Amino acid sequence: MNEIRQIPQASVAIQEGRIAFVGTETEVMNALNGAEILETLDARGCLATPGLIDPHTHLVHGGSREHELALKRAGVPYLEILAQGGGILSTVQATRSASEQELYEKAYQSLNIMLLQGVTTVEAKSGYGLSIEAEQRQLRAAKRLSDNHPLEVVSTFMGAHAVPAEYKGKTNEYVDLVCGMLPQIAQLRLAEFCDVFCEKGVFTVEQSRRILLEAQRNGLLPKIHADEIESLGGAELAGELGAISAEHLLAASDKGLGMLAAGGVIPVLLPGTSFNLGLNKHARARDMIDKFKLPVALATDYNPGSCPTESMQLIMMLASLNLKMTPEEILAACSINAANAIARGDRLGSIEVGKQADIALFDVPNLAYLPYHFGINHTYGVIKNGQAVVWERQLLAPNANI
Ligand SMILES: N=CN[C@@H](CCC(=O)O)C(=O)O
Ligand SMILES: [Zn+2]
Repeated sequence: MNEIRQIPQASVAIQEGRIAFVGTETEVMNALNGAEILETLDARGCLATPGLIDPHTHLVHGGSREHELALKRAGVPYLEILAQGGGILSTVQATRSASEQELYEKAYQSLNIMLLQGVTTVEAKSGYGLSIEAEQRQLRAAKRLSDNHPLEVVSTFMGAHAVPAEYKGKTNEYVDLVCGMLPQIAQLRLAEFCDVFCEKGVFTVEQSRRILLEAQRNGLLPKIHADEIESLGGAELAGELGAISAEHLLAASDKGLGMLAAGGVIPVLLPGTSFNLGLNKHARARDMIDKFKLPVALATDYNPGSCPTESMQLIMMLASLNLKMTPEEILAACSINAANAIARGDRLGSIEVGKQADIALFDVPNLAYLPYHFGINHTYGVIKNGQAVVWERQLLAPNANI
């Protein structure tokens, strides 16, 4: 995770949205060998990194939850607010009563904020509908966002995010319903991944296993919100199933971390969530990297409850502060490892010949400056698929001349 190749005075040649050459300016000019250059972008000495990838968000939802702030700050635990019908369930109400267009427009604004932060690809989970109709509405909105916004949106079905009020006390029946939703979600190609909130008082390991096995049967790759609050065995389940990723993991056991490594599962850490919930506990990133050799990824967990921020740059700072990750590890975690956590590692996540030209430009003197100087946006420009979509810190209209 510390193997970052840095090139001073670098240049990148882009052809039809792909990286054709990368190296020093001289190397790239030599490689071009007099070929015609249609357009030149001067990055003005900025730091160029792969476009950042946010592999865990709850992007599409209705409403917001600032009314719960006082409860949270008074120390009422996250799961207690949920058990009282608030938390996720309050966002379920707001999402169910929003139209697809309203969900789309709200999420579009969030995508703009993410893009201005240097993010070029984002994963988006459903899970605030909790009925076949409302889950599909969220996923359809995500699909339209991916079609219409410069950012690429990758969808995860998370019907098992909470047990809806109408199934209170009947979790197994709700699990049946979620399993029954999967064939249609898969058939309509509304999601590539399936996630479950495996947590005490939400879905047990056994219920999570049932849903994720059914997801695999339908061609969806499993993800798990695992061991966030209690050490329930979510990481072990992720390892057993060979899930693509396991998220949160604050309470994961050594056995669980060993099983993640054995199962090729990517840990997606969400330091913004523990920060915003005011926890003194953090995911054991150092153990994951040093002892278990796990390829850690980082994400915002953007959602209206436990982590209302779209800022990957804040996450970088928190990964340094609370997870004790190095600047190099942080960059790997927000780029190539994040790409692999959403099955995009072959196309995205690094500035390499043949890959899609997704590049973020930061107005900073070096890599360590990114997690160091915090609370401001360092983005100068963003190139998505070979096109400048942010320049001089501004969003550009499609086909803008710069
Ligand atoms: N932990 C469960 N789900 C989200 C929170 C969603 C919410 O509170 O609305 C998370 O990843 O933190
Ligand atoms: Zn989440």
